[in-house]
Amino acid sequence: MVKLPEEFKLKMSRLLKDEATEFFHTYKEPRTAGFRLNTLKTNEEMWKNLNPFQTDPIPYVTGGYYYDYHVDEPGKHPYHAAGLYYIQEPSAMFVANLIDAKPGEKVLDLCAAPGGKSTQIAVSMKNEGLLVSNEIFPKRAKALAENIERFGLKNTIVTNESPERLSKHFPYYFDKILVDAPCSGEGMFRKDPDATRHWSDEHVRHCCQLQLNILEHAYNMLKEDGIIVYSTCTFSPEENEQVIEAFLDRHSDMEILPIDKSFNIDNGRPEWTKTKLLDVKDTARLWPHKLKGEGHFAAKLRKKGTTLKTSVPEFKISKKQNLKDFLQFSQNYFNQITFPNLQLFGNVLHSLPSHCPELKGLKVLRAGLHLGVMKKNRFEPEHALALALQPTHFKQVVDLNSKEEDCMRYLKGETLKGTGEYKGWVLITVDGFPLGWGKESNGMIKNSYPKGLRIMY
Ligand SMILES: C[S@@+](CC[C@H](N)C(=O)[O-])C[C@H]1O[C@@H](n2cnc3c(N)ncnc32)[C@H](O)[C@@H]1O
Repeated sequence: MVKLPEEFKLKMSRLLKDEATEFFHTYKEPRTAGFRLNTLKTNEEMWKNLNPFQTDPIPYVTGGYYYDYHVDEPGKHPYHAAGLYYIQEPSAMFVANLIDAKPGEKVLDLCAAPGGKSTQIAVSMKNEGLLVSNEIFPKRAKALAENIERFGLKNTIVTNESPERLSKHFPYYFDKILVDAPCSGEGMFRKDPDATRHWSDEHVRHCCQLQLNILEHAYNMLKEDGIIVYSTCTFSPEENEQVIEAFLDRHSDMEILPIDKSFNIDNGRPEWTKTKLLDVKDTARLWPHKLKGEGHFAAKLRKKGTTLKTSVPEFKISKKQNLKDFLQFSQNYFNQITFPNLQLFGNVLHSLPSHCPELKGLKVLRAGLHLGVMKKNRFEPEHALALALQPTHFKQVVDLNSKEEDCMRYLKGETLKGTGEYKGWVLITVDGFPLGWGKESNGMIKNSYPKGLRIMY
């Protein structure tokens, strides 16, 4: 059982009163684990036939499944490498749906790494419109970019910026913003017992200052009628109801929108605010003793009105670009697929999202889809392109069976036996889902699976 900090126990007992026993009992039980399907690549019907794991549906998330981490390791299955699902704490899956992102909208995920909620948002946008997925720490931003790539996303720009710098670039720009804020992580104690060592009352106080500051920058990037969803994976009222209370106090043009609460999802607690603010009952609390999940807080806010309009210009695609080698590659290998808004950054070719904003001055890790690199007299496809394709889009496809050894050999970076029919680039798929690239010559397929992703065991 997790050893909880004494001060935390006292505080939660005081807050939860009669409910406290049930709440503390959850720490004697194993944590919950889940994954969420990538419906850009598969769907629940198809998954019924594919599912190699023992799972139960998560009632409050369409396409979400509980799995038993004592029995299965979905993170090591080839379907994970093919981007068929994202492993995510179940109650965290509730939040991104509140954004209700639609194709064509401009959405910002301000604290996005490692990408659980960004991948969920982009899927609900059906890869159309613009998602800016931002992370302040470079290493975490890199992991975020890898997950975005694995999911086959085309409409997502990954940036590595502070909220402050981002807000200077994007005034009044976004329709919807998710602030999944850094927090004291009280809902992570079962998953990561080490987190209990970093917990203190002082840390909670520090977090709420940080959260308000981040929300302030989010406010500056939100346009009229825009929506902010604020969430944490912690229980402390200071970081949840009280942050919302302080934020509304600063911004009379913001209002709380009600969140639908089925499946034992609770109201926020007005009695835990400083002014007993009744409206916070419309925020949501997911408690580990009331549903199967580690716990979350979420609030949905709307900007009632502002006359201020954005001044962010659209990106201007260069007219003079030498794309000859890419066009030759397309002709040789693609079946009926074209990519819009082609733009070279250095020698890397991107397909930018539609209505892409000007990006000058921002640290950008990915701008839409990385198609590949222009080498001397040839085009070399990027891993990201393979994951964004469907097998029918490519002329030379080698399908591996997830249950056979060749599949693991490919993921380990080994050379495979060739088909004898193909020459040059082949799209390697697992049970029909793209995994990466290979290159066939002389009866062998040279492995182009990225070195950093290869399986080591
Ligand atoms: C709760 S996590 C985000 C999880 C992510 N939304 C997901 O679903 O995978 C909070 C993120 O905020 C980032 N962060 C930490 N300090 C920050 C700051 N001062 N401003 C913005 N983001 C910060 C952390 O690095 C972390 O990636």
